[in-house]
Amino acid sequence: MRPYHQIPIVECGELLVKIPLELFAVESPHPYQKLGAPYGEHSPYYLRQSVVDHLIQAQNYLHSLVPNWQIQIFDAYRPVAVQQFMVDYSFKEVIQQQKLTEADLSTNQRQDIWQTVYEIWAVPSLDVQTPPPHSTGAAVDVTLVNDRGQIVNMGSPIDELSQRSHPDYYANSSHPKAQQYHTNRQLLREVMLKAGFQRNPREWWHFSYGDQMWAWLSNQANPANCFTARYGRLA
Ligand SMILES: C[C@@H](N)C(=O)N[C@H](C)C(=O)O
Ligand SMILES: [Zn+2]
Repeated sequence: MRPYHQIPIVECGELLVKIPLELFAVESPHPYQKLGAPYGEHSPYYLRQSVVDHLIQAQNYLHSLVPNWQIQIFDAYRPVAVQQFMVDYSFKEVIQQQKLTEADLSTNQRQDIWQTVYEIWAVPSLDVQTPPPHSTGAAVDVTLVNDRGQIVNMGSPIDELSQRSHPDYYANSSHPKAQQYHTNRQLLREVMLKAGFQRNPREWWHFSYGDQMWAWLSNQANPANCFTARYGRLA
């Protein structure tokens, strides 16, 4: 359980709709589809209607600050089966990186690896009260592309299992490159928050609108708020 799981979900029933990809830059091929993630009849390029509207607002705001830059979509809707596939995939990746063998892992080693995985991945819960954020169609993983069509350097790749994923990792560095990474992350945050999203405190790329994490972060930011989540699990 994460603290945001205490937020009640009052499902509003809004449709999951296709993201107008022609308006955005898009990571291609899709990072999880290329690994063989089981999307079935679903597509990662869907979000709830209002979430798409707010993403377009974020991109319009970006254009007003830096003309011809674009929001790049890395991932959006993620069925729970895909969430399960990706946490299992990440678990195996950590084992490989540490040159371990799964069959030889002690209970403690196993626990430590799962803890590392769940630092950035949500549990693939099927409980309707604790849905993984992306399974609600309200969460999106994004970065920026500049006016030369280059992906903006945020100082670490999306989905890296390390401290560098923390949004403020570079905040206090005096190194010019690190300061630039922080400025880039702040620009992404600024346009997304201006459009009503909240950012995951553990990941510079993960934003949501209307899910439990969004409501919890909104309430934390202003104790006068008492938001509930509008979006629950879809599949
Ligand atoms: C790991 C990253 N792609 C992500 O989406 N993390 C959040 C917390 C999630 O799994 O919902
Ligand atoms: Zn995410």
